[in-house]
Parts: sequence; C-alpha cells; structure tokens
Amino acid sequence: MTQDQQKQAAARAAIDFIEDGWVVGVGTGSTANYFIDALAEIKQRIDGAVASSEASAARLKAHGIRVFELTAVGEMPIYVDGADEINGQWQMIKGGGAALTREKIVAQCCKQFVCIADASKQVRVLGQFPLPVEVIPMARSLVGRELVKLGGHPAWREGVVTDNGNWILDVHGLTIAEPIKLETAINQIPGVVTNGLFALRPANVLLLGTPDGVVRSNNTFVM
Ligand SMILES: O=C[C@H](O)[C@H](O)[C@H](O)COP(=O)(O)O
Repeated sequence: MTQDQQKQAAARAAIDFIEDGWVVGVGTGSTANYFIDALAEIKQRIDGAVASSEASAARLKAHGIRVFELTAVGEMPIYVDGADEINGQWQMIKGGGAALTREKIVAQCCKQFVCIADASKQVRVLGQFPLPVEVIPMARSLVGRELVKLGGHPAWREGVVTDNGNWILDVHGLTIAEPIKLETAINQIPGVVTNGLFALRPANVLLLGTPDGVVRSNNTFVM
C-alpha cells in the first residue's frame, strides 16, 4: 500500500470503534480527512461530531454530519486523529497542520484517543519532525529565546495564522528523550498557548497503516 492508502486504511479501521448515538471527537489533517469521509458512510447512526479545526468542521458539514460546539457536549467517548510522529509509548508530536491547540482541547474531553497513522509516523525517539508551538503573536521572540535555552532551533511558520489567531514556531533539532518533561517545560513559557507534544495525554490505541495492512495496538502505558 502507498502512504495515502495506509492513511485511508487506518482511518477506515477506526470506524469499528464508533458506537450508535455517539458524538465523535474529530481531528485534523489528511488522515483525519479520510476518517471524516469514512464517518460520512455511517452518519445516520451517530449523533454528530466535535471538530478540532475550522477545516474539519467544514468537511464534516459538507458531508451532512452535525457539528456541535465543544461547550454544548460533555465528555465524549472517542477522539480520532492523525499524528506527525508517534513513539512506542503512543506519545505524539502533532500540529503540522497548525491545529494543535484545539486538538489538545478536544482530545482532553474524550475518554479514548485513537491515533490513525501511516507507517512513516512511527519513531523510536520523538523530535525528527519539528515540534510546533502555538504562541501569542507579541510573545514570538520571547518564546523563541526560551526555546533556544531548551536546546531547540525555533523557526517562525511565516504566513500561518491558527484558528485561534495565533502564530506557530516550529522547533528543530530536538531529541525528545523525556517528552513529558519537555511538554511541561514549554507550557511554562509565558506566551505559549500550546505545544505539539501529546505526552501527558498519549493515545490509547494506535491504528497503524503499513504496506501489509493495518496493525492495531493498545497502549498499556496509559491508565
Ligand atoms: O495540526 C495538524 C494535526 O496535528 C495533524 O493530525 C497532523 O499534522 C498529522 O497530519 P496528517 O494526517 O496530514 O499527516
């Protein structure tokens, strides 16, 4: 299977997790788009969805799937999303599409995080993919300097404005041996809205598209 076919197969496999009447937390990106398209095929049996970006909300609505505001729903049973990198503890780097903040918020409201990804996303140590950090615009230089002190080389993703009106710094050169420690440290910098490490809250299930088919693994590291 090609990379796109792997993404699509992983996304379709996530449909087996969806039960009747659920409101589904939906991620952002090319793999999440395949999931939205697959969700459209069973839209009669779900109540609706909460989207992690304007782009995903628009795609859900175009399929005729009801989109709820997060404030209108309580805890949801499931969040389905892709990742830029995922390690052996199902900790992830996300935010390649600049949706990290809303993704983290919606994921936090869901009991289960099902990560759908192609095989290229699996890594031993996180950090090859530059770590996205969403910042309040006026704090860009301050946050940049603090990220250098943490060992990174931040680059401003010029021209990109997040759904929340903020900017993104992509941090290169990090070998993230202790993801929880780094996620926590970056969160302490004034002006940081969110960083793209999902280590405090890793995925519960990984559906990995591989050239030979989808491999499902449950996370035994998370309570
Ligand atoms: O901001 C974007 C998200 O974190 C995506 O889930 C991530 O970038 C993976 O995207 P894709 O499925 O397109 O590789």
